[in-house]
Amino acid sequence: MVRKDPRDIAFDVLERVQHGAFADLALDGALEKLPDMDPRDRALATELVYGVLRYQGRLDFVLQQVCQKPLAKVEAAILILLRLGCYQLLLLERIPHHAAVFETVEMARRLKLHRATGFINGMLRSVVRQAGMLPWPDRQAQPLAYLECVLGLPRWLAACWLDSYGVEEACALAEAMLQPAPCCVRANTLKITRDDLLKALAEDSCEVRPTCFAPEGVRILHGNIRHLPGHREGLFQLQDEASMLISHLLDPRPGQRILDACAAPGGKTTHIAALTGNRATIVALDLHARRIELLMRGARRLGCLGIEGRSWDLTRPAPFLEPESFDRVLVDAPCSGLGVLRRNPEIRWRRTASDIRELAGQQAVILENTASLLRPGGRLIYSLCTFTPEETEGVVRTFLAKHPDFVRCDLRATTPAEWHELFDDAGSLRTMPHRHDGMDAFYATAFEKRA
Ligand SMILES: C[S@@+](CC[C@H](N)C(=O)[O-])C[C@H]1O[C@@H](n2cnc3c(N)ncnc32)[C@H](O)[C@@H]1O
Repeated sequence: MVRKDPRDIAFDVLERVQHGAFADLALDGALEKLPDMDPRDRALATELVYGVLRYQGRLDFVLQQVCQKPLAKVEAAILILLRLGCYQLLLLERIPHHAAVFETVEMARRLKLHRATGFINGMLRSVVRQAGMLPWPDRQAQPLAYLECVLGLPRWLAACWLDSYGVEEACALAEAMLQPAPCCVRANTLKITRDDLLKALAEDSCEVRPTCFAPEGVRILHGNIRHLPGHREGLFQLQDEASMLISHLLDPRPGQRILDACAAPGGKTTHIAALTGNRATIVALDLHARRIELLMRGARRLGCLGIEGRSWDLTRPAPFLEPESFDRVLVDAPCSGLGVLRRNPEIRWRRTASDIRELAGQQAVILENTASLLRPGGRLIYSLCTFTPEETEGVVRTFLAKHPDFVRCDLRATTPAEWHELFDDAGSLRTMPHRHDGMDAFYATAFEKRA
């Protein structure tokens, strides 16, 4: 078998990401084709892809210091090679500098970029020489430049975070977003208790612990996530702890009729089914028919019953659903995804300020089209894996201004006291990775329709 160099895999994936692919899907696709690959090579390819995308802002700052021309003028493939080399030099202690430079130049040869080998060699050697004397911006005096060049945020996002949180909090959040996300699973209580799942995983030599807030959550501290025992049998669902909290906030009860408006791939739909002991009727809608298929497959694996999946674009009203016929509505809306930057690091280079305004408009329409489906006295949860003011409070304000028939509820009134640190002054959930045991940054607020 020919050994595929992990750096080549990382290069291919990063090139695909540059053309619009999602990093996680592109990497999974590339690694799936190489089932016999050494786990250490697999880990290096993964680290290089995620590392380069997370630290791109810092790497480009360093490369610009040693480049005679603007980086924007460097050919795209060569810039990817430089970022890969620079990442190994600055952030991977286990790779000797000479090996990082040599391997990057060899890769350029394999890619038939012979004309660029001298340039790449010279640039990377300059990085090694100048690494200790680079003009890093000062955190207090130049916080915007610090967030951009050290913590790797695009400038517009750095400015938004500074504005919302101030220097210390913005830097803590940006630092947290540079770390790998923790791996969590939700015990499927239709089939197993959390304690028994913890035992089963520990017996399979995984290092695990219960999550701090979600009662069904298990944090995998060490173990082969791809081959956890019990997946096929539906004993658990891969899901971040913050996402697990949302279905609890909905407070679903057996016998209720529940709408999950933006449901795929179904982490929360299947959780709602489990929380009601499979005794609720759940209508799961999503724009994409293929994602609904994925949801229904997951529901079968987990043994969830009572779920009716259907594809529908909720920027239009859903005429097949009777008005005021649901006891609970969950709107887990499509959003900018800035709360899951650790899992999808390319998002920070894709999103723009105008996307945020556009998404907020779409969220307001989806909320509008689902609100009429809630019965008087029922509860609606609006949740997002982001925290921009436009998509959170902005959408909520617009909605309440149009709907005197709805009131916002303080979620602290219906949740355990140990969770209260997760809520803001309005009683909305706001989890943050640097504050709340590494959870993804989620937002959720609750409305009740007046009886
Ligand atoms: C944040 S994800 C939902 C995650 C899901 N609730 C879960 O826990 O697994 C948002 C979903 O909204 C769907 N979506 C996007 N635009 C939509 C629209 N106009 N109508 C309905 N669903 C939409 C996307 O396909 C995506 O699956």
